[in-house]
Amino acid sequence: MKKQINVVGAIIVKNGKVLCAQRGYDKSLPELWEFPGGKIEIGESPSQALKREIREELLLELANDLEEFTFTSYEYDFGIVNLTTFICHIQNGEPTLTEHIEIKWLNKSELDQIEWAPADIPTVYKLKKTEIL
Ligand SMILES: Nc1nc2c([nH]c(=O)n2[C@H]2C[C@H](O)[C@@H](COP(=O)(O)OP(=O)(O)OP(=O)(O)O)O2)c(=O)[nH]1
Repeated sequence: MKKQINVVGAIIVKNGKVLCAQRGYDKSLPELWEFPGGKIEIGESPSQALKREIREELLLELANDLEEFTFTSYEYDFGIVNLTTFICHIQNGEPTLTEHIEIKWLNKSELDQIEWAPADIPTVYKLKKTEIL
């Protein structure tokens, strides 16, 4: 049985663009692009986990209006990632890199310009069709 990894990802929206983040060189899925976030810890709700991760990774405070957008499961060689994404907005701060290589703000038509983590492909597809962007 493969390890189940429960992950939350933030689709941070501002001015019709989404914040996309490039994973580090020394991480799993190195250099691929993702929705920033990470693993849910024991005792945390998904939204608590997401707010903590975004505070730690990007030094940003998310507003409380998190809205679930997608749930997907993807089997990697290292385990099964169960990824829940949320549409989010920034309450406070400017994105600051602490572990990602780079961030980009992309609009719908630009989302295909970067190489996404495989688990994110269905969410990117749905984003391209959504009215919220
Ligand atoms: N945060 C995030 N993780 C994603 C996305 N898509 C995707 O496959 N993942 C994977 C990458 C990781 O294996 C896992 C998230 O864990 P993490 O971000 O806390 O992991 P990590 O890089 O700190 O540590 P590690 O996996 O290298 O041990 O989910 C995504 O959009 N956002």
